[in-house]
Amino acid sequence: MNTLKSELPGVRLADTWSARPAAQQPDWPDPTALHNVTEQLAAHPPLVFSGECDALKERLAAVARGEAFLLQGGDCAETFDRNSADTVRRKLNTLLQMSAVLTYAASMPVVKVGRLAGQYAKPRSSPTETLGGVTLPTYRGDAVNGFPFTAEARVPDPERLLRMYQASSDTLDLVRAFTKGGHASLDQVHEWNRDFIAGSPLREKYELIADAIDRALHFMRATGGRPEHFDDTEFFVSHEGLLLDYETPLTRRELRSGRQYATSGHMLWIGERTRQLDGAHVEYFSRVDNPIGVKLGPTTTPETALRLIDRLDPDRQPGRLTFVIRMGVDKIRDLLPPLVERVVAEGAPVAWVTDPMHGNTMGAPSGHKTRRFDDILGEVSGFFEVHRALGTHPGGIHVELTGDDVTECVGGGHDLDFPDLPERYESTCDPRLNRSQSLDLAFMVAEFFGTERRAVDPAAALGPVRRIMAGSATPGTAPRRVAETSE
Ligand SMILES: O=C[C@H](O)[C@H](O)COP(=O)(O)O
Ligand SMILES: C=C(OP(=O)(O)O)C(=O)O
Ligand SMILES: [Mn+2]
Repeated sequence: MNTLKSELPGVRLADTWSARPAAQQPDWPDPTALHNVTEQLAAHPPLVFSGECDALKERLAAVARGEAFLLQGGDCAETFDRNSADTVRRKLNTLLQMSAVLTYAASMPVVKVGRLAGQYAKPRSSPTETLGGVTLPTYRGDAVNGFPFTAEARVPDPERLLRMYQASSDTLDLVRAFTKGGHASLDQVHEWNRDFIAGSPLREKYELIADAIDRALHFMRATGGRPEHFDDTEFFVSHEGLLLDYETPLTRRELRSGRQYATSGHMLWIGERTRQLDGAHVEYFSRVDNPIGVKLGPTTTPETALRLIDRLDPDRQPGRLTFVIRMGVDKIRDLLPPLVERVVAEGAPVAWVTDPMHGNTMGAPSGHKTRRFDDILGEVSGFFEVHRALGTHPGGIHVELTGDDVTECVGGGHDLDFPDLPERYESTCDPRLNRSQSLDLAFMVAEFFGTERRAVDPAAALGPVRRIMAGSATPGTAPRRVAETSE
């Protein structure tokens, strides 16, 4: 058993996870270089604080109780050279805009959590990648190796963990400044949404919601409310807790309570490829007090879900555990109900969230990884439908998005098509919704609310976009879905 640095002098923390098998870890070539880096990380200040993590846990407890909705989003993979102030601001603005629409539609608080300030490591389907007859290790995120397809770039370099810390710290500073520093009032955010609507082919449909929000803002002001409330909005950060060589030295004991926290982000989640019950990740997550998520893909059985709950939330603490469901549009309606039924029968207070991205990845004819907007919306629709039918709470959405006008997913109000993908494909891993597709999603998901406790009619929900996008990617020419395999 290794020991960890503690903020309490003389107190050594038990590392019970390093001895267990850890999937998807880099093959660092030089153990001494790695050791030097982890020692430095252990001496760095925490990026987030226990009180903030506890506050998020309380907000997520409200999600689990059906009293709040989670909006979690950001890049699949942040990169060191694309975390400029402008990029981060646009991402935040997009999330704030989505949140304004969803808050109105859900009539409940929206808990805002970025996939940012730490989303630098990627699990991969295959350890190698072959291009033009050359086989190299896969890119595993800027925290591990370089994206360029050269042997040199693909060598894992532990110094990158220090850059990840610095980049996360910089992003977090920006996030704190933007969300606490009078960056945007609710009126302002609503104005941005008005601008988006004005340029959208779906403007007539969206104006109904925007007009209703106008009236709500007037009512709010008339009754003494403060739409400038967004000046000081709560915003949290999250990432996949994949690299244990990064997370372990940033795990600290809270002085007052003696509780242990991952201090690299407010919320961390375990990915679909690293949720082995006996593995190092589940063990690590069981030892920190942060609110945590677990991705659940189509192979998840109800028994596995229950065993994960026993390992990760033995005290059945509301807000502690969020299940992020990523089944795929064709499977969600069949696979989610037995999971929800068993977990509810067990009395476990998990929050249920949909990730409609990772079960819907496919290859475009150009070779780009992409996702259809309709599939993404269709999976969210299925998620709502299942929860409405069971009387449980569809607690939120977890999406890969950016505030930039990239061309990575097809469909949406502007009807991007396969030939558009090369124009501005910037993701180093999975395809993200661009700004307007993200807002399309928010306005369309808004329609799923107000159908309290009855099944959503997915055909009706998809109808408008299907009609407007008629002529886009026809089923007969659908490219194959990228097979998901585990290492
Ligand atoms: O973001 C999730 C995974 O890291 C990603 O989907 C894996 O992609 P791959 O199948 O190309 O390895
Ligand atoms: C790796 C990811 O997803 P999953 O673990 O669900 O495949 C991700 O969220 O980028
Ligand atoms: Mn991804």
